[in-house]
Amino acid sequence: MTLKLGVIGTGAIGQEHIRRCNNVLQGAKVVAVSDINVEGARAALQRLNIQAEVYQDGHQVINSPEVDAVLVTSWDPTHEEFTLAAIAAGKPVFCEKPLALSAEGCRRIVDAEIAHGKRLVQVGFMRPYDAGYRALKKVITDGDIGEPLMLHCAHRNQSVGENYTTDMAITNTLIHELDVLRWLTEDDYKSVQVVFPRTTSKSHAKLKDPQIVLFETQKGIRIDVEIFVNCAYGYDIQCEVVGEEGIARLPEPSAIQMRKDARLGNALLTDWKDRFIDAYDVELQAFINDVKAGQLSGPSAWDGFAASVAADACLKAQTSGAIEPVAMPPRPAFYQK
Ligand SMILES: NC(=O)C1=CN([C@@H]2O[C@H](COP(=O)(O)OP(=O)(O)OC[C@H]3O[C@@H](n4cnc5c(N)ncnc54)[C@H](O)[C@@H]3O)[C@@H](O)[C@H]2O)C=CC1
Ligand SMILES: O=C1[C@@H](O)[C@H](O)[C@@H](O)[C@H](O)[C@H]1O
Repeated sequence: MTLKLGVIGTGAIGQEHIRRCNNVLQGAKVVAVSDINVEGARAALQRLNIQAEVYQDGHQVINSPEVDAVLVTSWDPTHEEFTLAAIAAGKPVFCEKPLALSAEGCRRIVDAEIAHGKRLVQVGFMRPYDAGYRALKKVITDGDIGEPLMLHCAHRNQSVGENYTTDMAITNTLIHELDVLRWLTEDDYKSVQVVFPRTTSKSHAKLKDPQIVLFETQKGIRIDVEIFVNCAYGYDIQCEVVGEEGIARLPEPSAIQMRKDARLGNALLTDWKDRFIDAYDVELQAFINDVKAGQLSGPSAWDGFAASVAADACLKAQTSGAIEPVAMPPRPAFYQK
């Protein structure tokens, strides 16, 4: 049986996910899409050479009898509404990160899913599916470097647009580290502080960039994450784990080593599409397989909530400049691993 998918939002990642679901992955096809820019949606399907119903309203996708499961790839502020609507319709939903813009919004989704009685939500946290992060986690769980003491991370984008604001560095970008570092360390955050170095001249008036976020975890691990979204040189994700007996680093993406014109070097990636292309494939194949098996196993609405609890504390720390506590509620039995 082919799983019939509806996709809400046919922009950059929406088109990537439509392409992979139809042309790369097994067992699913896109039968309906929506976008507030309907003409843009039609043009996107034409470019992808894919036939599907086109709607302006995401709720028409969710409620279409032709749609078995939903992918939410529209802008961040729309995720809560569409995910809640998919739950109300009893349809499995893959919601790109962030699940919602606040912990309160994520909690509404958690409560709705628990009331439904069965997991329906997978959040688009793809880094735990990335081969490099999985290799890094194995080093930690195998005890190869001893207990982790410190993590030094960087989340660097080449550039962002005028609509990208200082708070989005937390809710839209750091949200990946807030999820994957919990998974990597099997720990939760205790407190957070945000400091602002000198702002790059490549930023715009509504964005203080870069930022450095400093965490302490419940086990006492100290984590620093540099968020630099106008780094200019490329798309660069770094994660170094300093243990009691050694250091392990996220591997660099494989690239040809060039010797030319008296220079030696490697090309750097410039886009998330390429850096995590395999992880996106794996996470969405897992979603398709799990929906068909009737049991979701990927990043849950609780994972989305937990990341958002930490994000809320980061937003407070952005304005206070103080060390802010992260009050993580206990995981409900419904979401026990
Ligand atoms: N997991 C990852 O690494 C990535 C996740 N994302 C997430 O995916 C989402 C989309 O990001 P991009 O594709 O980069 O943005 P984009 O701006 O390229 O595309 C978003 C699309 O959503 C549409 N849209 C906005 N409101 C809508 C609504 N109410 N109904 C239907 N469509 C609507 C817009 O018209 C646009 O076509 C964001 O939430 C972002 O956080 C984006 C890039 C990478
Ligand atoms: O999720 C993503 C984008 O939405 C976000 O804007 C980027 O900063 C991240 O690197 C990318 O993975």
